Amino acid sequence: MSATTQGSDPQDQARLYTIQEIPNKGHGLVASTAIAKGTHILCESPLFRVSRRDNNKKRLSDSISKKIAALSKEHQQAFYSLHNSYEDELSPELGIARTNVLPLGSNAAEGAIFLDASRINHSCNNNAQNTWNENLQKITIHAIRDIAKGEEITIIYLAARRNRSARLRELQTSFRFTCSCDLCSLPPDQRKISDERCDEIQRLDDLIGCGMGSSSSPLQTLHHVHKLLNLLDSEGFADAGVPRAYYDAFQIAIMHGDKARATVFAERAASGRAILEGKDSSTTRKMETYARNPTQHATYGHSNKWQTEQDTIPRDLDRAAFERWLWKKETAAVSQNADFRSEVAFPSFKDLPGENDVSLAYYDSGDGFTYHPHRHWCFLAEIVDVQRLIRLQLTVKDKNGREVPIFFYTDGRGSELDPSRIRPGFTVAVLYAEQHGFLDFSVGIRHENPTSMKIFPLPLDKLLLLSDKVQQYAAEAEGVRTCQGCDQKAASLQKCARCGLFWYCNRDCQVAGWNQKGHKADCKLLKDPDLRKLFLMNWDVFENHHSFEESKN
Ligand SMILES: C[S@@+](CC[C@H](N)C(=O)[O-])C[C@H]1O[C@@H](n2cnc3c(N)ncnc32)[C@H](O)[C@@H]1O
Repeated sequence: MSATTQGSDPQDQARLYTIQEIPNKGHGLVASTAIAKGTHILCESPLFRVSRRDNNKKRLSDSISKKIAALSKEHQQAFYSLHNSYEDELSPELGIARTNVLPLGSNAAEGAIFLDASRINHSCNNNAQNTWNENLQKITIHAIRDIAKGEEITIIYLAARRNRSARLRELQTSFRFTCSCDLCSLPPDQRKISDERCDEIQRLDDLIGCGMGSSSSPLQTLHHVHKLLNLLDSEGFADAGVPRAYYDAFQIAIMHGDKARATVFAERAASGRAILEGKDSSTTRKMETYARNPTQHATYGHSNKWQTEQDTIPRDLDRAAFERWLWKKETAAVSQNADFRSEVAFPSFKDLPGENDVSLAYYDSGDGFTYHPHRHWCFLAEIVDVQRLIRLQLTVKDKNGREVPIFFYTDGRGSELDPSRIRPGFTVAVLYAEQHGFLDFSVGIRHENPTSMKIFPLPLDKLLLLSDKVQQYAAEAEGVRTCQGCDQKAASLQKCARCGLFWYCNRDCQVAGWNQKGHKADCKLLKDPDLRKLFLMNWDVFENHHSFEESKN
């Protein structure tokens, strides 16, 4: 089929796409020229509207037939030439309508049939966005990323991001096709990662939905929004989920009186909407209004606990520091390094989650059935006894002085560890450790994943003292650090070139730190990337499980 603009506005549209046959998909829209992100591809009036709520087939079919009868002959013909995925099940009118209806807004009671827009096929990683523009009473299609000449233009038919099998199921049930888009065709290892991200996106979406209604943990909900945006970015999803997330962040901020952050979030929501829907969409305009004056939002004044003024938006921060301010993660910037004495990130044995129960201190759930970690944790304990029977068994003493066994159920049964490190007086670190009840009624740790364990060659109390020093000398607050040699605070210190964590005024201070204040030994330990990781990683935000890099300790 050649290019057509039938049913759409007499614009330059024929230059942007043609309608043509696409292998295994019937017809579809293909870019006839390179289309830049944000380009308005199509703007079209409905042929007629259809109820999305009426489940009575007879009534719906009658109402559609009446609307078809009211069309011109040319439009009637065009309607009957549209694709019908329900030929075997429904009357032609109802089948074509159901195949081609596009929603007039999310959750709208009505949809409509379009002669061009209804030809757009689905992709789970779509490059275009369909929007019902209330002001124009037309559907608009915008490029949400750059589209190459000859590339198919796609939208997403699904309301929510789901994993591959859930998507395939829904597309088959509701639209009668098996999706083979880029995302659904990933090789198994990449698909697994993508599925995990999609599940996490869905879970966070649900959590944010619940969190928006309650004012109990706005910071956590804000951090969920931040994480959601990072995941959307990692998956390359640039659709309405992005401005929607910024609008969620806006609502959290303004609900608590934070006009500065609310302004930035509304600005980002507005520019995201402008790309997806155009400057003339009512949603874009609403976001722009909030960006100018966030107090116009109905929830403003609910609480003053984050009170700021619009003119306090920091303008002189670099990008990373600005993002930390925006998402209220500045505390991490002040004390950048983990404190091993923290019972939250480094719990004693009694506070570890049990294998068979769900501890909400570590896990949360969007649906009440499946649980995912919402933070990282690591068990630290000193080896007090080593036994090598069928498998390695360590007795370790935690920060509270409690002794517990660790049994090695790894494939190597403990042989994967460097034997020179398995000795009393050294400290074991076990990421995501859980309490396990053994058959002999003892309670300890059943260690299965070799990359979740590391042994550091120093006693636990020495490791905690090293953590204290890192807290004091590696932290930065508003550009100011403390010299490890002379304890003076300054903004212009020089970093230890070996470990990169400790700072000094000059060479004399560095020599004093090295020889008199123990940095010689500490620096050697801190060169271990796994130890550095424990200090530097963000324990409060879970994206994926961490592991120790060095398989041999
Ligand atoms: C709104 S129509 C899209 C235009 C249609 N391809 C045509 O020929 O007019 C929806 C139907 O197109 C087909 N379709 C859409 N996206 C597809 C895809 N990614 N793979 C295979 N078929 C698809 C399915 O039959 C679906 O029910």
